[in-house]
Amino acid sequence: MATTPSNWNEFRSDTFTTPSPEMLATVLHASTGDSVYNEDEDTLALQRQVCELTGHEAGLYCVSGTLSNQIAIRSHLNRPPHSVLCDYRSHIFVHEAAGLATLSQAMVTTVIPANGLYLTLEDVQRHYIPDDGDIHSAPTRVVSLENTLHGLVFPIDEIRRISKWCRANSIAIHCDGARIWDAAVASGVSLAEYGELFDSISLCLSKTLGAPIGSVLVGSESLIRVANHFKKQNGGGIRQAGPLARMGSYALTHNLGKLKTAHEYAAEVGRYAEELGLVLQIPVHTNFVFLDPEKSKIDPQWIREVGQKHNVKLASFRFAFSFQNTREAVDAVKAVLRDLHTLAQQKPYTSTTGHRFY
Ligand SMILES: Cc1ncc(COP(=O)(O)O)c(C=O)c1O
Ligand SMILES: C[C@@H](O)[C@H](N)C(=O)O
Repeated sequence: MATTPSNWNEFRSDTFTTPSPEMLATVLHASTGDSVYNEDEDTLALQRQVCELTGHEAGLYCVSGTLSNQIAIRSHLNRPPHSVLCDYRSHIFVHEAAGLATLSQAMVTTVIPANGLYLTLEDVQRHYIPDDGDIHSAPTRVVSLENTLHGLVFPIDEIRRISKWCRANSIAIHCDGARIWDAAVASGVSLAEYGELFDSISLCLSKTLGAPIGSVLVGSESLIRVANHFKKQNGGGIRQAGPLARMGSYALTHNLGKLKTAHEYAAEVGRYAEELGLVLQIPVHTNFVFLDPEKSKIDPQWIREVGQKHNVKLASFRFAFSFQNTREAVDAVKAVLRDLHTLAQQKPYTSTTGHRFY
């Protein structure tokens, strides 16, 4: 009989997805080679699996998306002065502990999309730093896009425009694809179509896909060779990675088809919030709902408390859905929204704190 996942009522993040008993059982059959010596069969198989999906030459299993992103960008760079251009909300800038400054010694050009949703080629052209010999500047060497970003699917046609321009200007283009699986499911664009537009992609197995750990970085043979060096330098070498990689392969094989469930939960809750009169920050494309606490007159502190009352785990105005949530939990989230709306009616909150992303 299927057991209810321990995180059935978890909406703080999709990083809280947990391995199923079936996934854990596969570990017993895992290979046990030393993956630092590239001798672990399950790790090599997982890397091949992701390369085949994305159409890239080589893959590198990493313990985290942060490591995968940071060594990818570092591997595109040579020597400073150089800069990386990304959306101001990008995880590589906001949530990776200034790795771009330390590991890459890079300046970061953060861009607020003119359309409020995703970067366009015009945004990039307006803000990139040309390599024109001006000794005052740090030329843009990498453009990093995130797909999905806060659950938003990046339009493929815009990625094509930015990719074509980057390649014409000898600028590397990286994708933080922690949730590119969700972008593919929501848009119908294949991972191979995304893959050909990026010089490197970091794909997380440990978020919406439900593996307990790990990401795979894909790119050219030469890029991955350099990235593997930076992986080892930063303590990312894994000895018997087989058990971990096997769970990653299991997640890829068995959970990709379940992502739509989370997307449907999020769409339902987003619609419900708006029907109540609450305001969303951004549209719901995949597995995230972002309330706008200021326009909804909600104190973010209420959210955690009201969540506890209804036995759902909430951290802020970002609601993250996964295929491991239950119908009961989603209904409880809707009850939370009803209470928040009532509170906002009774004592509308005016923000006095600085803006946080979630
Ligand atoms: C968009 C995005 N990229 C990268 C990461 C980093 O992944 P990890 O937590 O495994 O370092 C996360 C969060 O987990 C993320 O949300
Ligand atoms: C906080 C951040 O690192 C994580 N990826 C999340 O989305 O919850």
